[in-house]
Amino acid sequence: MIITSARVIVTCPGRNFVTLKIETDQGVYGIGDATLNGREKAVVAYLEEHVIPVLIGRDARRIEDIWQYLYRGAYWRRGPVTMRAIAAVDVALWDIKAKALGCPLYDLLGGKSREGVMVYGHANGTDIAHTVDEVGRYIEMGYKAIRAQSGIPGVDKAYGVGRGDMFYEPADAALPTETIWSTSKYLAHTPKLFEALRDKHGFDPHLLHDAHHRLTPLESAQLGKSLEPYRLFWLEDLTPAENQESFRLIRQHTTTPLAVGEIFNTLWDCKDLIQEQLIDYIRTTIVGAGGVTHLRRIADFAAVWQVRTGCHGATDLSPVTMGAALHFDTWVPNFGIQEYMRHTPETDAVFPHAYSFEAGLLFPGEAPGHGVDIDEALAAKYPYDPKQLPVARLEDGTMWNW
Ligand SMILES: O=C(O)C(=O)C[C@H](O)[C@H](O)CO
Ligand SMILES: [Mg+2]
Repeated sequence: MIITSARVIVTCPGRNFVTLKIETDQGVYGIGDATLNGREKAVVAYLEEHVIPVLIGRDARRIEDIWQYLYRGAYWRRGPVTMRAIAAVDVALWDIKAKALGCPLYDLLGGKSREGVMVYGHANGTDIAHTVDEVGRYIEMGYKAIRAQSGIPGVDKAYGVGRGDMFYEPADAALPTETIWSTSKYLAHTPKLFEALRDKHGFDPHLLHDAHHRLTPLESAQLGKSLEPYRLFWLEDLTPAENQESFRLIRQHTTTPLAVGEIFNTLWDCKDLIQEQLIDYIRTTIVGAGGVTHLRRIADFAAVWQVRTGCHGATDLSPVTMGAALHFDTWVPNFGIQEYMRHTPETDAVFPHAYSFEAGLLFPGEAPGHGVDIDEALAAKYPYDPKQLPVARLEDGTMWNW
């Protein structure tokens, strides 16, 4: 089964998505997501200039060899651009293989380990009372797990609090929006949020929270300790994890479960975090970490250390990533949870998909492959719209982590 063409499709049905479509001489095609929020064109160029030319003429069935060729063969390894390009190829090839065999992707991976995939949604409020109401709304929609983020008094444009009820889109302007951050105000506010949430909604719903890399290790430990009474499902991205060792300090001080990894691209970014059992959930996902082929390696490694998966699933990960992730989640033995930020109806129309939501679970569907397609004619109606992620500064003007 020979690859005869590969094309990059850029579309913006409310937000930008980069999709790779690979076609074969047997008429079977596959698609993969290559979206890198705010840096889309870098991946487009990488695919068009350096990847597609070496794909044409290869046997689409040789997924592993093509993965190794693109990873080792580049000499320049890893990084978000390279690994997204590899992910797009890899997912398209798994899609092709499963379609050619007439089976859903999860069957190819080893079959179902569960019937449905527990997901968490995003409840965001301008203040504590609003966030408590929003969490209630998600409970009513059937969610078993909910991420709660709230505006912070005195902090303009706090992370996670967006416009719109269901669709938080942080990449909001052609040049980065400047936001202001205060760790002391955040640390004073956040325990009050979770106290109010448990008072109102009890301990049944799983609650999650994302600190979005804003804290030092010691501040992270303080937050983790202060939230222990509210028994979070996880506390995410407390501190930048370039230095994996920094999680040792956090771990020594708190039993709040820790999640990290949405910006990681390979096993090497989380090897120490996993094997020292410094985290409980690894957040790497299909598009971020080289596709199904590499994510499977990360998950298998994590299983040895009882670390479970918690795939990133914000809206900048296209329905193609969501579809592939759901097949992966349906199979992976050490599954933890899947993030699910709904896409807009325009996005869902451009990417018809087999997955569906019911009672807090997502189901990948039974269509052959990963079950997600692209309507190219519709996609062409939504041209690329340059948007970048915000940046953050401390109150004195110092650049900080957004
Ligand atoms: O979904 C999350 O946990 C995020 O942190 C979302 C990120 O801010 C988003 O994917 C950035 O593009
Ligand atoms: Mg996050």
